[in-house]
Amino acid sequence: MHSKGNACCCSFDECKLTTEWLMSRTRHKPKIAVVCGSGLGLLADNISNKQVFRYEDIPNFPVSTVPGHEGHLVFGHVRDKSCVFMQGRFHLYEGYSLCRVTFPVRIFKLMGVETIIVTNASGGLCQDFKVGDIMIIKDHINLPGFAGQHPLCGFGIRFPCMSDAYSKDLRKLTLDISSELGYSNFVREGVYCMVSGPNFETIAEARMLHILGSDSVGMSTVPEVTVAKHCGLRVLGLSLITNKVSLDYSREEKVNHEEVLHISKMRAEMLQKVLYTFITRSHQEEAINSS
Ligand SMILES: O=P(O)(O)O[C@@H]1C[C@H](O)[C@@H](CO)O1
Ligand code: HPA
Repeated sequence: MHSKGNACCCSFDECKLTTEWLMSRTRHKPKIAVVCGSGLGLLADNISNKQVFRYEDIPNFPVSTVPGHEGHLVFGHVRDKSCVFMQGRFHLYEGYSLCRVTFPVRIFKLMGVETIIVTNASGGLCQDFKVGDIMIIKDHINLPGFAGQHPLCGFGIRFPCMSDAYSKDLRKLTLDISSELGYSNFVREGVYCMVSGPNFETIAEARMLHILGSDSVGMSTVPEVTVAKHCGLRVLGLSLITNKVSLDYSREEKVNHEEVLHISKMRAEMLQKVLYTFITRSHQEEAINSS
């Protein structure tokens, strides 16, 4: 019997058990892991030699409870690159502790993954952003972390540097690829701010986040990136702007999760092109190995 509760599951023994369970059932040896954000499970659709595990079958793995998060761990190839995709991530607002939210990242590290690509859907705060833009995350604001909800509390080496969590070389490669694909007009760089959710922001909160320097706001990503950086993984963060966050009391539009999923699904093909080209090229580029 393996616990599916919210008990801390990040002892080394538990991480090892889950890793060994998976590795004894697959021949894939992924070097790249992709976390799919809301409605972005489609990113895994065109990989070859697929092998799919349902989260509920994997010992110690949490289960997905949010629409648009399928709850599948998918191994496969993009061209000749072995990858693992999380079709569905875990969020603090689902009631999971941050140690549970970030558990898969520790499993990826133990499997031998070297690079993690974390995707999400977010609301645009930067006034230049349009719905459907892709924001390459250059930095983040860990708002729950400021209030003591931090995935590294109680784990490993303290005081890690976070000023370079998002690899400069990987960001540059993504910008270059976007330009080659003719996507420069809607690929941007910016700062992502995590809130815990589950409610969307009030207008006063959105104004505050904007003043603080956030270009977009979402309810995920930061815990996974923080643990990935702490484990020594290279990180790329891609945020799809699914809605414009209202900073103005006269605006009537109201954001909802269905709209977020709709835009994610509409833009998933474009994001997939960027992602697959990135995966094909990464590990070939010398610069990346040194970042
Ligand atoms: O998993 P992500 O961060 O993509 O999900 C976003 C944030 C909320 O979970 C949800 C709101 O629609 O989408
Ligand atoms: O506007 C938003 N706020 C928070 N999270 C989100 N995820 C998608 N859009 C949003």
